[in-house]
This record gives sequence, structure tokens and C-alpha cells, in this order.
Amino acid sequence: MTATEDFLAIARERGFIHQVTDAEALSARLRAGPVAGYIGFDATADSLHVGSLVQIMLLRLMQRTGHKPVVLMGGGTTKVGDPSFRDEARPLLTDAQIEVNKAGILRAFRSFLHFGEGPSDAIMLDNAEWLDRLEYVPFLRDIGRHFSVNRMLSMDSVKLRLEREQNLSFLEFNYMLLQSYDFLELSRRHGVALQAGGSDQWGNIIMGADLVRRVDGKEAFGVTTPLITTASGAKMGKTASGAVWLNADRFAPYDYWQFWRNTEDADVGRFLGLFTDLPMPEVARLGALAGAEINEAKKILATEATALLHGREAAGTAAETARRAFEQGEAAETLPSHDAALPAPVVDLLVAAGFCASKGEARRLIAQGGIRLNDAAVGDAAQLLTAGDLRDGAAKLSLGRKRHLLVRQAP
Ligand SMILES: Nc1ncnc2c1ncn2[C@@H]1O[C@H](COP(=O)(O)OP(=O)(O)OP(=O)(O)O)[C@@H](O)[C@H]1O
Ligand SMILES: N[C@@H](Cc1ccc(O)cc1)C(=O)O
Repeated sequence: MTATEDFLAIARERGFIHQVTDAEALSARLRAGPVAGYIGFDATADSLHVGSLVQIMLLRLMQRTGHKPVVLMGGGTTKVGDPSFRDEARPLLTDAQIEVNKAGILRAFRSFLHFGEGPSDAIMLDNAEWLDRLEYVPFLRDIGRHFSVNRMLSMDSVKLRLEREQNLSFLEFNYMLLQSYDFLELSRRHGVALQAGGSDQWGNIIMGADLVRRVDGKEAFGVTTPLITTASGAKMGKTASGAVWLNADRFAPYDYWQFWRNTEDADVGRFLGLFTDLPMPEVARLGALAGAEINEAKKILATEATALLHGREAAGTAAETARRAFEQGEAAETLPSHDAALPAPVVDLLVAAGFCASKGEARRLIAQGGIRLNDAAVGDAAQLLTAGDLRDGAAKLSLGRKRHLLVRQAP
């Protein structure tokens, strides 16, 4: 692809665009040649989850259409904590924890973006590099003077907190200035002219674009993606038992494949557009399938999305494991597995393996008939899994019809 290919039109067609600061001028700029565009990611956990995948796929699309994606790690901003649309302040993380989180987060990007020195190669930066060095009074004088507190207070992202008279600390109130300042630094250092993010980032993004225009008189654009919810209204990426993490040590490729395989019918077309590289005519065809056929589209979505993150081989293995586990009902070797000292309560195993967030949730699922041991429903919340349950060295615990776990005797 070349830089003349219209990134904005393709992004819109695939479902990425919620708001754009000045679509016409941005389109013209994008047509004129490669544009460097950035998205920031705070290091609030040691892996990103599938909610951030919209942002990562947008960076990927930038690269595929000939532009330059800039990944900004929020090593500095994480110390402050973005208050946008949050009811309360995020817990303060130690510097050591932030380092661990950064190392975990950056792993996912390598699967989606090509990093290097070329004009459309991705680069990764960390805003700690400039934010940690800021001096208070010079910063207030050079940057702070361009911000109107009146305007900051009118932003939707903090309005609710203020209206409810919930505390917004001065630390958090500064977040918007720091993110805005990032845009200015990136514009100066790398000619970045575009910032993207989820729709909750609109306020931070337009403030940054204004700052770049005011201080340096340079063009700066902002784009937001919709915040993806499923057809039933839940925020994308959260399941009953937690988040769908991108790192394999937190969420196995097989579970990731299953997450996509379980997409609701009404979401299939939209998710294929956002989370795969399939051409749009194919996306439209698959999204329009109905009845039993939509299941084939879900498997394609699962395999394509898993291949992007974990590689085609892992995706193929997951698809094959799923086929064997569900179509033939046998426990395959590649299901996620968990070693435990036996006998052990089923409830404990479900929590230890990450299938349930708490013992309470595990008991509830058992009461609802949602847990099976070797394909037989577990009826009693106190049931133990014993060595007698092992078949060829493993017992199969299932949550619902689609998530399975092999439990083995710990050595
Ligand atoms: N469901 C989603 N759809 C689109 N973008 C999302 C979604 N969830 C998060 N994002 C985006 O990913 C980035 C990181 O989000 P955020 O930091 O809020 O995630 P988080 O810390 O895991 O928060 P939460 O626990 O509320 O999900 C932001 O740019 C945000 O807009
Ligand atoms: N505020 C963004 C992360 C971010 C950090 C720094 C930036 O310059 C841009 C974005 C979020 O919470 O998701």
C-alpha cells in the first residue's frame, strides 16, 4: 500500500472512527504523504487487554496505508493517572511496578506492528523521557498559561466527577496538561501530526492539538475510535471472570480463540472489520451469514484475530483443539492445563486457574450447573477433584460449553 491510500476512508469503512477534529484537512494531509500518528498507552497493568486492541489495530491500519505509527508508552503519565470518565482516582503505582507493567505491555505490539527506521516503520517511545525532567515553574509558564481552567472544567471527561462532588485531586487534574504536552514533544521530535485514542480520550486529544497549533503554529489532528461494546451492551474485553488479556501468560491462545469464537451473532461483521485484516467485501459477506453459517464466520474471526496476536500456527492449533474438544468431545493435549496437589476442591481449582474471579463466583456457577468434570455436571460446591478423576494423567474441567482446562497431579 502507499501513502496515497486513504487511511481515513478505510478506517471509517472498517468501523474505527468516532470523531475527527478536521476531517477534510486531515484527509488532505494524509494524501500528501506519510503522516506520523501516535496513540498513548498507560502502564496500569502488566498486559494490555482486548479493549486496547481497537487502538492497536488502528496503528496497524496506519502502517498498512503507508503512514508511521508511534506507540507512546505512558511511563510518565502512569505516575499521575488519567481521570477521564473514571469515578475515582486510580491507585498510585510504584516506579518498580510501572517498569514491570511497561515490559509486559510492549510485548503485544511486536505482533501487530513492524518496528524499524523506515518511513512507515513503527517506533516506540516513553513519555517518562521528557515528563520526568519537567521543571515546575518553567512548565507552568511555558505550557500552563495556554490552558484555561474554565475550559478544562467543562470537559465531559471530568464533568461527572465534579457534578457529583467526588474528589478530583490536583495531581489528576494535571493529567490533561501532560498528555497535551506529549503531543507537542512528539510533534517537535518526530513530526507527529495526529493523535488517536478511544472516545474517552477526546478531551485530552483536542487540548493537545490546540497546544501544538498555538505554541508552534503547526498542524495537529485528533481522531477517536468508538468505545467498543458488545451487542448486549457490555464493554469489550471484560468477561464474567475478568479481562481478556493480550499476553499469553495471562490468557492462553486457546482461550483467546474461544473468546472470539463466542462473539454474539450481531457483532461478527463489526469485529471482523476492526480486528482482522480481511478485505471489506469478505467482511461484509461473512457478517451477513445467518443461522448455522454464522458459526463459520465466528471461527474465521477467531482464527484471524488469534493469528494476528499469537501467530498463525498457534491460531491453527487453537482451532484444531477446539474442533476436537467440541466436535469429538475428547480432551486434547493442547487445552490450557493446571497442575495441582490432589485431591483439591473444584472451587479452588477454578479460582487458581483463573477461570473464576472468586470462590463465590465458582460456587454460583456450580449451583447453576455451569461446571463439568470430565463432561459430567458438578452438582456439589464442595466436590473434590481426586486422582481417581484423572484419565491419561489429566481431568477435564469445563466452564460452560466452551472453556476447558486440564488438571494434572502436581509433581
Ligand atoms: N472497549 C474499548 N473500546 C475501544 N477502546 C477502548 C476500550 N477499552 C479501552 N479502550 C481504549 O484503550 C486505552 C486504554 O484504556 P484504559 O486505560 O481505560 O483501560 P483500563 O485501564 O483497562 O481501564 P478499564 O479497567 O476501565 O477497562 C484508551 O485509549 C481507551 O480509550
Ligand atoms: N491517557 C491515555 C494514555 C495516554 C498517555 C499519554 C499520551 O500522550 C496519550 C495517551 C489513557 O488513559 O489511555
